[in-house]
Parts: sequence; C-alpha cells; structure tokens
Amino acid sequence: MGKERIEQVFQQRAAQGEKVFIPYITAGDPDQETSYQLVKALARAGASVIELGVPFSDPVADGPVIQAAAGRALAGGMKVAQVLKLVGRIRQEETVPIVLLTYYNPVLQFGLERFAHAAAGAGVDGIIVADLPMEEAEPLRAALDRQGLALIPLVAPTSSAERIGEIAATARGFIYCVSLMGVTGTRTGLAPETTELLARVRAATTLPVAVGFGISTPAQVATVAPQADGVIVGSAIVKVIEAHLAEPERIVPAVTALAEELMAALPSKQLQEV
Ligand SMILES: O=P(O)(O)OC[C@@H](O)[C@@H](O)c1c[nH]c2ccccc12
Repeated sequence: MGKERIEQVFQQRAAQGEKVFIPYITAGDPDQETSYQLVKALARAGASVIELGVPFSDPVADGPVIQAAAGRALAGGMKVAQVLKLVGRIRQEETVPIVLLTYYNPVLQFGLERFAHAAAGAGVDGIIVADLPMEEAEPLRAALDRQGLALIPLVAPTSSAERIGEIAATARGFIYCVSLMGVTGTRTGLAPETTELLARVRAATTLPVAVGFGISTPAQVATVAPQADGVIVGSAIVKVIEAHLAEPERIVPAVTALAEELMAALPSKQLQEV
C-alpha cells in the first residue's frame, strides 16, 4: 500500500530490466464509468502505475487537451470526493499503484488531513500537486506521510542543482522530471534539455526517476526511456478519448491500443539480448 507499492513496482520492473509505463487520464473524462473501465484496461494491458487527474477549473499547468478533459469531467460532477470514490471502486479489483495528479486548491478545500486520510482509505498510493512549490509542501507531505502516501515532486529543467538536491531529499515514491518548460501537451520533438535534467536528477537521488510532458509517440518513448526508470504519457491518451466522444464504446479499445503501442516501444531486457 501507499508509497511502498509505488517503489516496489519500480523495483520489480528494474529487476527484470524493464521500464515503467505511466499513463495519465483525467478522472471522470468523459464520465466516471469510462474512467473506471479505462484504468482497469490500462492496468491489464501492462501499465505499471496509473496517474489519475483530479479535474480543476483553473489548470494552469495544462495545455488545451487536458483542460478540455477537466471541463468534461467537471461537467459530470467529478470532484475530489468522487475521484476518491472511483479509486475505491478500482481498488476492489486492481492492485496497480494509483497516483493522483491534482492542483493544490481542491486539496486545501478538502482539508489536508481529511484528504490524506480519505485518499489512503480509498487506496490511493501517491499524490502529485501540479502547482505546489517545495517551500509550501511540508504540511501536505507531513499529512501524507502519516498515512504512508507518497508526495511525488516535480522537477523542471530550470531547477538548480541546489533545488534538485532539496527536492530529492524530501521526495517519496519517485521523482517526476518535467521534460520541458510550458504546459502539458504533445510536441513534435523531445527537448534537448531533457537528457541533461534526467542525468542531474539521477545523480541526486536513489529514488526512481520518471519523465513526462510532451511524450506522445512510440519513437519518443523509445528515445527517452533508456534515460529514466519510467515514462509518463498524458495528452496523447486524452486526445484519443476526445477523438471518440461521439462513439464512446470505442474509447477503451482505442486507448488500450495506443497504450500497447507505446509500451511496445519501451526497451526490454529480452530485446536488448537478441
Ligand atoms: O500531457 P503530457 O504532455 O503527456 O504530460 C503528462 C501529463 O499529462 C500528466 O502528468 C499531467 C497532467 N496534468 C499535469 C499538470 C502538471 C504536471 C503533469 C501533468
């Protein structure tokens, strides 16, 4: 449970010479039932950790694709309590680690202790807060620590060595390296500063390191995966949901197919040995 479940999955994959694939979807996009089916399908397809977005009305770190997903989810009444309910439902059937991606405001509104307690009770394993600077993270980290949940920090290419060191010292679960500056969303190339950032973070921590932002194609996954322990893909997956809104029964198979394609691009020990 909790941060151990996240760290274990990275260890297990690493022991097999494999990388961790972390798909992101917004909880409640386009509705609760589809999110439930999507998480189950992604876990069964081989995703190692699921990143579940808590929809928020002012998602400043998100590009248009995930903003629109948040809009659809909010229109369906998805709030923190409903997200936790969804996780609880998933937990009855799946052991895959679940990490919530949220903004700080909904968590503050809910109450830090109450949130940590309810998240643990529902079966959440870790939390990423898109807009919580390290300097203000201590109260939430302490509340999550008391429940055994990981507060997973974000580091960016502009983070100084000193700052990366400070972030690494209090990190739990894994460290999320943002591959480039700006907002979430697919990009055509991979930013050159990604490689340098991953090397700097690796040198500063023994925790697993995952990379996300702008990764959308199998080729990009293949390029970046050897430099990290895990790869996070959000907007490319949410785009597939968006493309099938008129035929919702196609959403789960189409997302599963993309996830399988992206996972097939991860380097594996078997492939390297051939
Ligand atoms: O969408 P992208 O470019 O694939 O990036 C991952 C991302 O979606 C997910 O981790 C995420 C969604 N919203 C965020 C806000 C901040 C940091 C990260 C995120």
